[in-house]
Amino acid sequence: MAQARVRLTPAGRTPAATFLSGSNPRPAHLTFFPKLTPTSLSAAAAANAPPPHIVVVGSANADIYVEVDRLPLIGETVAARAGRSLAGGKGANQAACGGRLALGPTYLVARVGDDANGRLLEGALADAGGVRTDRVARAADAPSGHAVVMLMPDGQNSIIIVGGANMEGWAAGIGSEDLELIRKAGVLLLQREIPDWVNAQAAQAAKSAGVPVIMDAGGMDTPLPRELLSLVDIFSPNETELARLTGMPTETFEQISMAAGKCHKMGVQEVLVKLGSQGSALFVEGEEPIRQPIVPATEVIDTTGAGDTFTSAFAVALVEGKPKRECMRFAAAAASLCVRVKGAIPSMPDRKSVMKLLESVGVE
Ligand SMILES: Nc1ncnc2c1ncn2[C@@H]1O[C@H](COP(=O)(O)OP(=O)(O)OP(=O)(O)O)[C@@H](O)[C@H]1O
Ligand SMILES: [K+]
Repeated sequence: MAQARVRLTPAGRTPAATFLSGSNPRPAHLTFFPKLTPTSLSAAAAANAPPPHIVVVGSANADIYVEVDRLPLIGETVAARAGRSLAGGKGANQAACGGRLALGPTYLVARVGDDANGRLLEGALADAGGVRTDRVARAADAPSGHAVVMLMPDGQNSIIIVGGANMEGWAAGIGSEDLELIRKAGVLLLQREIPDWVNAQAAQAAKSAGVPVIMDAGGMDTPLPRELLSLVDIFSPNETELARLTGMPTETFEQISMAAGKCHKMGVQEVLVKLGSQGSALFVEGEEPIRQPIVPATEVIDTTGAGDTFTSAFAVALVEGKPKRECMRFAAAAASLCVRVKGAIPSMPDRKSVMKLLESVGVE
């Protein structure tokens, strides 16, 4: 599950507790593809074909937010000032974002329970638009993953997580139809809110078919098995996750570079580090790092979901064959729009808004 975390800023330590919890109409000029100079009919047809689909294998979680003045003591009952349930989980978030931004379909392969939270999740994903939810299966014997998030007036939160179907719903693993879907995908997106062995099964299928694998490091903070990491093409932690996984400090850019170098040695060639308001950086083994500053937001309302938006938007651009630098710009613009709106899935932008923002800041 997503973890509350403390993030470093150049100004010093700033606690930043975060929790995670149809079609894309687009004018022709907003497409990513270069103008065609048709050399052959088949080349033109190939270039005009929509990019291949995206597959997200991961979690879907019902996040139950309660606003309380303070936490209850043992044996005590306190009344909440407000409460609501929202769809979340890093898998669902990233699929929702892909659904809004991608030209082709985005599939979510996930497990929910046969319960009210499962129906909440299915409904929210359908409402998000563009996500193929027919691969979200109901687990018979486990509740939907859910979390109780207790929000205090000072902005602090305490969280209790029930892994439920996200952890226990995979029984025999990913089914053969879903594995085939992964093998035919343009990119596979993973996170760490389902068992490592399920992620490994998905990554293995992708690898066997030459499908790039992007893994967001968010979720469980257990050590990442090397066998799994070696199946990943692009590993994407934030600086806190990078520090935890490498056991190295990540307070300065130099330290982050060194820690990314350790990931290279651990078997992953590309490390895409998310640095909050400091932007992001891509470390490709043997190459100069690419740094991407943020696209400044007019007003920062809520950064929840920014990391998922960034990773997913990066994958969307990658599947369209964009160079890495442009993938990072696209991702930064999408994440900039995300931080302007409250919540995770509701804050994820559509393609048109991202392209408009990129145009307005002078980047095609
Ligand atoms: N204040 C901000 N203004 C504009 N863009 C931002 C801001 N904060 C974050 N972003 C963008 O969002 C991206 C991802 O944010 P961040 O590094 O916080 O991810 P994360 O730690 O994985 O997030 P999450 O809180 O979702 O777990 C950044 O690389 C940046 O492009
Ligand atoms: K948000």
